[in-house]
Amino acid sequence: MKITNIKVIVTCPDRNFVTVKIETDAGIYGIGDATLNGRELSVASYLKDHVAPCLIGKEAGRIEDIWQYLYRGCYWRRGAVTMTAIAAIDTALWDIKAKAANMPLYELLGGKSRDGVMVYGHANGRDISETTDEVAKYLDLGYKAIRAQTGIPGLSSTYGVSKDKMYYEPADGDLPTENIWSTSKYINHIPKLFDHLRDKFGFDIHLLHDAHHRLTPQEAAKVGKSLEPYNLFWLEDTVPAENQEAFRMIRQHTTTPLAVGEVFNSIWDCKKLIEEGLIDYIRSTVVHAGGISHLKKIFEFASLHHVRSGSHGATDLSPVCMGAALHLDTAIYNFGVQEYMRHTEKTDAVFPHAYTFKDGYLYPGDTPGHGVDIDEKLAAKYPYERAYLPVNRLEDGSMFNW
Ligand SMILES: O=C(O)C(=O)C[C@H](O)[C@H](O)CO
Ligand SMILES: [Mg+2]
Repeated sequence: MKITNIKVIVTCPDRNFVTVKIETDAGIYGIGDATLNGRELSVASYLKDHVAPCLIGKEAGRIEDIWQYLYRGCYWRRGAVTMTAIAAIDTALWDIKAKAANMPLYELLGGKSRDGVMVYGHANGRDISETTDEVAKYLDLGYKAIRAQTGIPGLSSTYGVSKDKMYYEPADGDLPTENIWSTSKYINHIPKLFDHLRDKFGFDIHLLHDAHHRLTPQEAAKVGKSLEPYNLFWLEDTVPAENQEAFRMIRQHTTTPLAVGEVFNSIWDCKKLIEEGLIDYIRSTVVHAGGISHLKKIFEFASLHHVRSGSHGATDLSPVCMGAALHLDTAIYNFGVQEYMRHTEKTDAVFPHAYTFKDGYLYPGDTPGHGVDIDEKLAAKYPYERAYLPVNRLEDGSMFNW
């Protein structure tokens, strides 16, 4: 089965998505997500101008060989743009292989290790009381795991708090909006949120929190310690993780479980974190970490070191990524949790999918392939709209991590 055509589809049904569609001479096609929030067109060009011409006429079933051809063959290894482009091709090729075998993708990945995939939703509010109401809404929907974020007194905006509740979209301007951050205000306030939530809802639900790369190792250790009484499922992205060593200091000071990895794009970003047991959950996902082939290697490596998966699943990861991730989540041994931020109705209409939500779990469905498609006619109605993630400054005006 030969590759005959590769389409790169850019569409904006409420937010931008880049999708690859690989067609074959057998009439079977596969699709892959190639969305890199705020930098979408660079991946679209990488795929259209540099990847597609090399793959026409190649054997669609040679997934590992094509992966290595794109990774080693370009000479310039890794990086978010390259690895997102490779991920999209890899996902589409797995979709084709599973459709050709007439099997849901999880069967090709080793079969089911579990019946359903536990997901967590995002409860966010301007203050503790609004966040508490949002947690209650997620509980009513059946969620077993909920991420809680709240506004910080004295800061006009904070990561993770938005006016859209179910469909939180951080890429909010056609130029980057500017946020202001104060670590000391955050550190004082955040234990109060979890104290209140445990008081109100007890300890039978899983609570998670994302610090979004804003702390130093010492501050992260302090936050981890201050949250220990509230038994979090995880504390995410405490420090920027270019320096994997930094996690050792956090680890030595707190038993709060640590999660990281949504901006990682290869196993080399997390090798030390995993093999030295410095984290509990690795959060990389299909679209940004080289596709099914590479993410499976990361998760299998993690399984040797008692590290579990917790894939990123914000709205900027398209339903195609979500579908593919659910098949991998279903098949791997060391699954932890899957993030699930719902897409809008418009997005769901452009990407018809087989996955379903019930009582806090997502199910990938049994459709051959990864079970997600794209309605190209509908997609064409929503042209690209430039949108950036915000930037962040300290109160004195210095640039900081968003
Ligand atoms: O979902 C999360 O945990 C995030 O941190 C969301 C990211 O800010 C978002 O995906 C950036 O595009
Ligand atoms: Mg995060």
